Amino acid sequence: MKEAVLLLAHGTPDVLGEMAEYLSKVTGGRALPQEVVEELQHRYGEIGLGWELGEEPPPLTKWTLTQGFLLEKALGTKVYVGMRNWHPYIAEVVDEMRADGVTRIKALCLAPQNSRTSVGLYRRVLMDAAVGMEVEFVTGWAEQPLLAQAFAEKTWPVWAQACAEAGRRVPVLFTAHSVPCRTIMTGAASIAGARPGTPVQATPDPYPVEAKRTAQLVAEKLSVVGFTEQDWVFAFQSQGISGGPWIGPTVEDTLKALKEQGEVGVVMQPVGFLCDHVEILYDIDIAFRKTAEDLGLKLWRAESLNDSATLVEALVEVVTGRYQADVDEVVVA
Ligand SMILES: C=CC1=C(C)c2cc3[nH]c(cc4nc(cc5[nH]c(cc1n2)c(C)c5CCC(=O)O)C(CCC(=O)O)=C4C)c(C)c3C=C
Ligand SMILES: [Fe+2]
Ligand SMILES: [Fe+2]
Repeated sequence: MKEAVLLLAHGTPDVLGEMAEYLSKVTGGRALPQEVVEELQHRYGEIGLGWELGEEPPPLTKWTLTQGFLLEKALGTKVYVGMRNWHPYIAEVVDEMRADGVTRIKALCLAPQNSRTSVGLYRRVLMDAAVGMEVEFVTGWAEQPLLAQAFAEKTWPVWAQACAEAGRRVPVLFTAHSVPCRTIMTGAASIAGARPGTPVQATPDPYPVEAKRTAQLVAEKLSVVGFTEQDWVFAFQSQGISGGPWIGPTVEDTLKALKEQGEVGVVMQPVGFLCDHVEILYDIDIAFRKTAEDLGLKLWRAESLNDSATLVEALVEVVTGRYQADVDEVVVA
C-alpha cells in the first residue's frame, strides 16, 4: 500500500475569458445569465494583480499551491493538490497519483467547515475519480486548535491597531461564506451541483454551526489579550449572485446594526477562508469597505492566513491524525 495526502480546493480561472466555463463548473453545469458572468468578470478584474497579464497566478491558485508546498515540506512526503472547479482538476491529480503508485488517499479540503455545498461536492468529485483506490476523507476540522490560533494571530495585530486608531474598543466581525437556505434545511434535496435524484437529506447541514464554532474558538484564543464575548459578532458573507434566499445575518445588515449601536469602526476576520481570493479582495476590501464608509464606519480587515506557519502546523496535525478531525471511514471508491 502506498498512501499520499491530497488537498482539495476550489480553484479559480487564470484569465477573465475563462469565467463562463469556470462558473459552469461551480454550478454543476447550470448556465448563469450573461450579466452574472460579466459582473464576476468585473469583480475579478478589480482584484487583477497582474494575473491577467500572465505575470503571476491568481491569488487563490497561488496560495492554494503554496499551502500544498509548505505542507509537503513539513511532512517530508509528496502532497498533491486538486481543484474542483479549475486546473489542476481533482480527476487529473488522482490520475497522477495512480500513475505514481498511490493506492490510498488521505483527502483534506482547504475548507475547514463541513458543508454539502463545498466539502460534500469535493467528496463526490474525488470518489468518482478515485475508483478502486482507498480513500480516507476528512469531512471537517473547524475546531482544530491551531486553526483558531492561526486566525487569532492575524486578528490580534489589526484589532490592536483599530482600537488604537479609534481610541476605543472596536468590534470584530467574524464571517464565513453564506449558503442557500435550502442546503441547511432538513429535508432539502436540492443542493448546488447535486446529481439529479440526490436523496432527501435527513439532517441539517453542519456548516452554520461549525462556522460559528471556529469564530468562538478564535475569540477564546484572543482572551489572552483581553478580548471578551462583547467584542465580537458573526455574519455570513457573499450571498450568492443568483437564485433563492441565502442564510444570514448578512454583513450589510450587521454593519448597519453596529452603526446604530454607536460603533465607529469594525475589524473583519473571515474565518471560513484560508487565503486571499475574490470574496476577500473584492467583497470585503472593496464592496464592504464602501458599505461601511457610506455608513460612517471605518473597516479594517485581518490579513488572510495564506502562508501562515501556524495554519501549516494545523494541517500537519489533521493529516497525521494527531488531531482527531471528523473523518469518513476508509472506503474503496
Ligand atoms: C460553504 C459554502 C461555500 C464556500 C465555502 C464557498 C467558497 C467559495 N466560493 C467561491 C466562488 C464562487 N462560488 C459561487 C457559488 C456558490 N458558492 C457556494 C457555496 C460556497 N462557496 C454555493 C452554494 C454557490 C451557488 C452555486 C450554484 O449552483 O448556484 C460562485 C458563482 C457565483 C455566485 O453565485 O456567487 C463563485 C464564483 C470561491 C472562490 C470560494 C472560496 C475559495
Ligand atoms: Fe462559492
Ligand atoms: Fe461566493
